[in-house]
Amino acid sequence: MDLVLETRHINKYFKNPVLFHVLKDISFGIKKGEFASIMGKSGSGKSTLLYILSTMDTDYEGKLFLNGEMVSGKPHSELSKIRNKHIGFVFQFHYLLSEFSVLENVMLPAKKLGAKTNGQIEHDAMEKLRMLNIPHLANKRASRISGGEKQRVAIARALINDPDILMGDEPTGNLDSYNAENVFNIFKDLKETQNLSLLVVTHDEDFAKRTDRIIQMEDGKILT
Ligand SMILES: Nc1ncnc2c1ncn2[C@@H]1O[C@H](COP(=O)(O)OP(=O)(O)OP(=O)(O)O)[C@@H](O)[C@H]1O
Repeated sequence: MDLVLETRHINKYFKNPVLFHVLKDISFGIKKGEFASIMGKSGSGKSTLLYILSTMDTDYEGKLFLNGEMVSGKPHSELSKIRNKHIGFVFQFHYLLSEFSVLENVMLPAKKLGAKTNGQIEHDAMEKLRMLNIPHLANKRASRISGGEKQRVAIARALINDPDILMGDEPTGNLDSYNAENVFNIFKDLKETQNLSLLVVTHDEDFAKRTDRIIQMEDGKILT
């Protein structure tokens, strides 16, 4: 089976103020081209899990694999490169640099990766903006566009290094229903046309029901 992401027996504890077992023996995999959602009540551990899966949190027990390669235990400097190249991340808040143009925002992760010339990066960034139907925003300041447009720019930025998996922490949480539907359709399109894997934490049942699989979390455990 072609797993883009896999966890084996992940356990996590918070030690403040008392020992708290927040993630309990989490084992699952995400296949290439799979669009999965994570649902669960507030406090069930969704964000904590996503932080580990995206390699931002390394303080846990168990193993994490990306494209079959074990990434748990690697040093932070290496993880930062792996993350930038293989994982795209979209948050509830867009985190765009407001004084920069839309194009500059999308180009940033590729500049950080340093694998291409500026000209190539600009070309790729324009391609992502076209894919998301917003090429006309390229030279606008990020502070001067609407909330729905900002989220589409954030998705373009998450895709600039052609990641293997796109993760989202409530990426439609701040959007009205029209823009939330837009983002869902973009994700579905990425799965269908690019065979991209997607893993999205959401509170929106309507959104989750239309993904390939719902990973239900309760009290730090996976139910399904
Ligand atoms: N740094 C921390 N120290 C101690 N406990 C924490 C810490 N961060 C989170 N927690 C606790 O861990 C549990 C899981 O939190 P988490 O944010 O992962 O939940 P969630 O399912 O994402 O919730 P929500 O849907 O509200 O975002 C909660 O009980 C939370 O209070």
